[in-house]
Amino acid sequence: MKTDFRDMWRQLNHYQQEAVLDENPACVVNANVGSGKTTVLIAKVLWLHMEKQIPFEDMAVLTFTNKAADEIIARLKKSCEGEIAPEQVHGFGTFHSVALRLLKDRLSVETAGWTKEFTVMDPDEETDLALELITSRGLKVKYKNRLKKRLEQEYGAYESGKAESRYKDDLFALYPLLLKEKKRQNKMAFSDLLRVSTELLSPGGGSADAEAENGVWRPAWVIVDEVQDSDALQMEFLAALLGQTGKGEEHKEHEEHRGKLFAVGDPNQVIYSWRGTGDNMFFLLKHRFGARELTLPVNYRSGASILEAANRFLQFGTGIQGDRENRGTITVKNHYDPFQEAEYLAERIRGMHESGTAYRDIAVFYRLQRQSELLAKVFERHGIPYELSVKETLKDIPVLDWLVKVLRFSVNSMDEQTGIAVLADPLYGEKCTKKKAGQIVREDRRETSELYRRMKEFPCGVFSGKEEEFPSAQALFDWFGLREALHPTSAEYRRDAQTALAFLEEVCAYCGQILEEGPGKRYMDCMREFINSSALYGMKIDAGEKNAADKNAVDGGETGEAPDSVKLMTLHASKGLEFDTVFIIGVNPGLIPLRCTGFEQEEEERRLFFVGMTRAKNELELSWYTNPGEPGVAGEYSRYLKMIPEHLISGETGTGGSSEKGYGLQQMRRQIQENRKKKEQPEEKKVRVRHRKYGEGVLVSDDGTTVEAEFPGYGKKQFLKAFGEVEIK
Ligand SMILES: Nc1ncnc2c1ncn2[C@@H]1O[C@H](COP(=O)(O)OP(=O)(O)OP(=O)(O)O)[C@@H](O)[C@H]1O
Repeated sequence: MKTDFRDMWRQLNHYQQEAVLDENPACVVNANVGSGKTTVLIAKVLWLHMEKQIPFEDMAVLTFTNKAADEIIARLKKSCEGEIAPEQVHGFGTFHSVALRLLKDRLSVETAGWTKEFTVMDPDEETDLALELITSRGLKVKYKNRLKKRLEQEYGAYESGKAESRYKDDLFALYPLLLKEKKRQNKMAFSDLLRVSTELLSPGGGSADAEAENGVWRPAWVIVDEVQDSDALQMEFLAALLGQTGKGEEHKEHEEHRGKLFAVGDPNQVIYSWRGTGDNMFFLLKHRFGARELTLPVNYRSGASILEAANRFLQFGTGIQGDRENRGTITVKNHYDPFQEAEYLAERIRGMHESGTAYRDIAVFYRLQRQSELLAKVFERHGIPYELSVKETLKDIPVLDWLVKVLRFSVNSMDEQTGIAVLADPLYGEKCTKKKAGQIVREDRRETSELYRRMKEFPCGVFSGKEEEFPSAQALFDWFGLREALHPTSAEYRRDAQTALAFLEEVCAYCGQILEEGPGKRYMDCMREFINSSALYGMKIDAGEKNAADKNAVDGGETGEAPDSVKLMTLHASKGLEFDTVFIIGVNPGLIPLRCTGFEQEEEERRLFFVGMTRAKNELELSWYTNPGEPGVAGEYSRYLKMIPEHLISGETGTGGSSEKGYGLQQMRRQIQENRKKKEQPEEKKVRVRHRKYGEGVLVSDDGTTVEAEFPGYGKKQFLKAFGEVEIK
């Protein structure tokens, strides 16, 4: 059943309605956390579409993550009659994905020096290419270990015509060489996607004729989510989409521009400044586009206690107003170490579930991805269904890293750098020296390398006959001679071959879907699209993402709800989400906050904690360890816990049991002392053991025949002593 837009409209408060109805040439909504930014953004798109008859095709809706764009499209599909075809939402996506689509389908990328067949480079690949150029051209560039950052940071100065780089070296000579090389190899780095599309979209960037010829796309509305996270390049892209010329010029001189800008964001949630965002984005945007500023002050998500605590971490604005009657609870807990904490969480979550809370309403946040490993093991052992948000890239799996390069070179044989990397890989394929690989690729020596010939001639020879029918995964596997290339005598062969085949099946399924959605596309275009999008977003690799206990998770099925599992994620990944109950673990100095090198970084850590806290609707539980077991992490509570007024921290959490007490500062101090004592006593007596699979553990008993030991994440295990599986230290 479709959601009636009028119902949605009635639920909006007057601040939200004003934002939806605003038709100024530019408007930025500087909104509080949880005040309905996403709700307003979706209502705005629907209002424009339904009330103002602006087709989706005439809107650019730019988000910070692909997931956010997918969610917006899913919400529109629920609200609109009829199907929404992919071409209709061509302009919906992340800045980079929309730029890529424009370059592929709507802009004459040839005028900038690339062909339509260009591929997207992996972020590290550009640095490797730059390093190769430095060596081959004998350039003197300082701080090569920071080259990636230097290339990003100093580009602005180079482009503005500054004569010398910051360290007075050859960095500025490197930029044009690098650009030339990328054009020669027909590939673009992420930043090129934005830069080149900005250039081609700008009325001043291409000739008026070219613009007319190519029908440059000028959306009637440019709508931006999480605008606080944009950087300078993204701002230029916005200006170009809006048809504004000349950097730094003010809107008044260019009133002829067609597009209107509507952006929502929250400066208190800037958590990516290391990527080039500044917390002054609102001011910059407002000035640049002459934007009207609106606010959304009311938070609808969290209970009053949680908001009052969150207000202590607010850096901009006068405070968050709440709307909920329920105050919510904040609990602070101390655990001896991460293992005990994981055991506690598993039991606690099981208890909550038994009392009627769905697993999907619970989330556990941590500062560093590696903290999830222990949690995952313990949850698995306890049969708690969980979903781990990991941003694994294909690069993390050597055989896929190599195979993607094989495909990348096959769809863009101008990409010498990748061709050489395939042939000179130390694990797979020909394993030639770099020098020999360079000769084969540069001199097109097909007779010397069968793999090179197959990549170069791809896709000719793969098709069984009908051009429109895609080859199977097995046909691709055979065409590239992967049986030999993956080295059947290697210990990893079986696993590698299975992984490669499963990956090729994904490729075939993706290409098949693109063809179905857009008949008329060629096989190579589909494959290139797959390669480019996997470079841009990484690929979701299933292995290890869902646990065996997921069999307990009830699939959302027809309701479209996510499967019923607890979400485990970093604080960064929690942005934009909300849960009934949130656990933030490891609130110890050195983790939350991480060790900071400066004031700005400290401010950002604080904002990150703020983002985490404000995901909770009803219950927020913060915990810290006496014995974190990590170098650089102090066994004491973080100053962030001290910033929360004691009266907001609740006592009994209601689930009973002596360990369920909430903690005021006094109690915390007492608990530290008790935990320290605990640590001092049994630790001295502990006999450490080691097992090949379970790692380090503690001896529980040894009767001469059987050994019992306890391993973090696995619990107690018994072994026959005669087998010598356990090493007693
Ligand atoms: N007018 C309203 N009345 C009642 N609930 C609302 C209203 N507007 C938004 N909400 C609810 O408030 C919660 C937060 O909304 P939303 O996620 O849109 O906020 P946000 O500003 O995007 O959050 P964040 O700052 O975390 O990104 C959601 O559960 C949403 O359904």
